[in-house]
Amino acid sequence: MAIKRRKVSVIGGGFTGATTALMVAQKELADVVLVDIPDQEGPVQGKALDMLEATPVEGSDVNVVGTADYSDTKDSDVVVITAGIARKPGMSRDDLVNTNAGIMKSVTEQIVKYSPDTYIIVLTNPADAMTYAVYQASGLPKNRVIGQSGVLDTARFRAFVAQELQVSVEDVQGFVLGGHGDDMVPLIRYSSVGGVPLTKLLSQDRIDSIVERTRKGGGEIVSLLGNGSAYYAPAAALTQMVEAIVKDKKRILPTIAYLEGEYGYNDIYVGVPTILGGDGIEKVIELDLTEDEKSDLSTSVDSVKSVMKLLPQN
Ligand SMILES: NC(=O)C1=CN([C@@H]2O[C@H](COP(=O)(O)OP(=O)(O)OC[C@H]3O[C@@H](n4cnc5c(N)ncnc54)[C@H](O)[C@@H]3O)[C@@H](O)[C@H]2O)C=CC1
Ligand SMILES: O=C([O-])CC(=O)C(=O)O
Repeated sequence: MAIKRRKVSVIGGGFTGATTALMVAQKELADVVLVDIPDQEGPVQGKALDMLEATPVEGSDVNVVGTADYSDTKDSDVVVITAGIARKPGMSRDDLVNTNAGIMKSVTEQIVKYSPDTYIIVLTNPADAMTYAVYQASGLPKNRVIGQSGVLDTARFRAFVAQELQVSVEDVQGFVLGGHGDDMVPLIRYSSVGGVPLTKLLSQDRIDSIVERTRKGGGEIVSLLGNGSAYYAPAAALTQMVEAIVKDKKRILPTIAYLEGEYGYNDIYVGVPTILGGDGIEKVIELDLTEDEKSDLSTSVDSVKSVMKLLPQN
């Protein structure tokens, strides 16, 4: 049988979805199907055609289509969910839970109808609870349903540290644990620059201020944009996760993973370090935490649990 190109579907053709589709196509990772509601079929077809017309310039041999018909997503290797509403200034991510939980259920049913063995990456906020909702609605095993928060949160942290130290972003490593909210837990003990512990390079005051800016990083962009939330960095994060799966890279990345006893938690999706490869979340990595770190993680998990209580079936 001839070898076929990979297929990635992106549900939601708004800011994050369209940007992700473009990045996946530009990196020649897969053919891309961009899906939106029937009301948005024209615009999403237009965006996809525009991206397709960029492929000769990029030298990228992939197809890009826009559609409102889920049968076009048939046999997707990976599906990225960005469908739903985004917050506006003055709102928290958790304010989106009711509307977006309904959207997760309906889009997930359509996704698994046409791609019963796919890997799903969830971006829609509140991301931890929405990943749980997709897991429940999909019936897929836990390794095939993955949420995005940590790659973005860590990228913000790395960008701020690199700017502060005037060094390459590539050399800054970090880890963010916990829910995708203002009480996320950047792990300073596991953060380093070119192998040198961060605490040797920056004062506690500067580290504290970078941690605070990282925690509120989503809100900083929401205030500046005025009518929506971040999309370039979120799309870059999603694209890195798609790449880890379709190329079986076995990257160690923080993702929103289903926990069954790891870190002392059960039946919850929350951000932890994982190995992400050709079989989705292949392993949750358990780090040793200090009492303070455990307590910060517990606060963050409590926030996720309080949002999960608002999901229709809980
Ligand atoms: N987890 C994370 O790190 C991040 C999460 N987000 C979240 O991602 C979501 C999307 O954000 P944006 O793309 O900026 O919003 P957007 O408003 O630009 O796009 C959302 C798109 O979803 C579509 N949509 C709505 N219901 C749908 C359905 N049933 N089926 C298919 N498409 C549907 C809309 O028509 C719209 O085109 C928001 O919930 C936002 O909070 C955004 C950035 C980072
Ligand atoms: O802040 C938001 O609403 C969007 C998001 O999750 C982020 O940019 O981290």
